[in-house]
Amino acid sequence: MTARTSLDKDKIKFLLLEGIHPSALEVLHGSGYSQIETVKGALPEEELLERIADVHFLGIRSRTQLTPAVFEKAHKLVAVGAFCIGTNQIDLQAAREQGVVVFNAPYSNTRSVAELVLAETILLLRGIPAKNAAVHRGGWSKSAEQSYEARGKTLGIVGYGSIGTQLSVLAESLGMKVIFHDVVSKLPLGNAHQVASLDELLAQSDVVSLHVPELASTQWIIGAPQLARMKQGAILLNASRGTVVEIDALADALKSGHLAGAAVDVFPVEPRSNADVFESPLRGLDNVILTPHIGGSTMEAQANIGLEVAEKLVKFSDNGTTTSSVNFPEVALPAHPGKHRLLHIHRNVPGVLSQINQIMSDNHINISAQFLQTNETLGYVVIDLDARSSDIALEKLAKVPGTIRTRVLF
Ligand SMILES: NC(=O)c1ccc[n+]([C@@H]2O[C@H](COP(=O)([O-])OP(=O)(O)OC[C@H]3O[C@@H](n4cnc5c(N)ncnc54)[C@H](O)[C@@H]3O)[C@@H](O)[C@H]2O)c1
Ligand SMILES: O=C(O)[C@H](O)COP(=O)(O)O
Repeated sequence: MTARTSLDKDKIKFLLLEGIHPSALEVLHGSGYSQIETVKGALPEEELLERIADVHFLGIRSRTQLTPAVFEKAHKLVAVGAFCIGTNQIDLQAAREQGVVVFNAPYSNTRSVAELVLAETILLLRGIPAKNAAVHRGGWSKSAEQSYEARGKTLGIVGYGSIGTQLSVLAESLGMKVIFHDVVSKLPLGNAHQVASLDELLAQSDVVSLHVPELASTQWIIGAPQLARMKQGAILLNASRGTVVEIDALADALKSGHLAGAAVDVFPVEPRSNADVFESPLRGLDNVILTPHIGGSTMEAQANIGLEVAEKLVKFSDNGTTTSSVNFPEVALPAHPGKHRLLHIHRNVPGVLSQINQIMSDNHINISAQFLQTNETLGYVVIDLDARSSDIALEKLAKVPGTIRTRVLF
């Protein structure tokens, strides 16, 4: 039997954009939700602004930009599922201010990215992209010139997180030496070792692979000066975010022959849909592998992401659990059979909990369970109580200064 919610499940509206895997639909249908609209691509902002107004749950991937303007129109929105790793496309602050919980899938596509990057490393070290292009044009230059094994080469990984560490292990199994740079001290896996600076990594590596998130501090960290520090004939791979590498500087380093090759999966500007034209100064360079942001796009990864994020949305909708949310205090909640559950989201200012409890006491409301978790800016209180008291409690709690949003589940 699926859990009940105060709003009938067939009135709770899901909008899933960007071709989210059908595994998500299976989870939602299996949990009793039937109002689910799916869209293959991302929506233009004007259309999103129009359609968001009556949506309770929104599913997106990396293309949909959720700006403050979108959240302003999203009066009914309670949660966003990012069916991917990155959440840089979402204004998390605006989401918090509206009391909208954001979930993602932090691990489901890491293996897919690591495998792609490793495959590209082997192809680029052998000069295969250029050879392939030449043979397609009728050329035939059989030669070992500029072709190398991966074994014994140094791979420099920038960002030693989930993807960077997977890549590290796979590359060592090929016999590569691995060094990495991270802003945090990390336990090295295998024989990898952390170097003190990005410059040191760039100077020592035959292959450099970038695996940092999109942040103000990672913007354009690879520009002309950093490319110049790389070894003559080195290779650069970027499957992280398009704002990490200055693309014109990379094109120059490739055209001058300073770099032997590159593989790029993410770009400063990416087409909105598969029907749009891709423009880049890297187009037409035979020693560059260009892929359309498909690092995490394998059947396995997408099916797992669909399950993982849909399950998080269902748990939040059914019982208020926020475990592994990227912008909310995390609360793992038990079932609440026979009770009503009040969710109270508020700004994290002193005195809110005491005011809530005063209201309960003044109105003789018996609390059967209470949970509180806060982060820097938000407080999340969950109260289980008798059905007969929930209307009055909801009404009073909504008036507590600092309240952002209240909901009842039963
Ligand atoms: N191409 C794709 O399809 C695809 C798929 C998945 C993820 N991604 C991108 O890859 C990124 C990394 O994914 P992850 O799961 O490994 O993330 P992660 O959060 O596990 O790891 C990121 C690492 O980067 C480090 N870091 C942050 N700033 C840094 C800096 N300035 N210099 C060096 N290190 C820094 C962090 O400390 C962390 O260890 C994601 O944020 C996403 O943008 C792309
Ligand atoms: O952040 C991610 O997981 C990747 O960039 C993949 O994004 P996508 O789901 O849009 O392919």
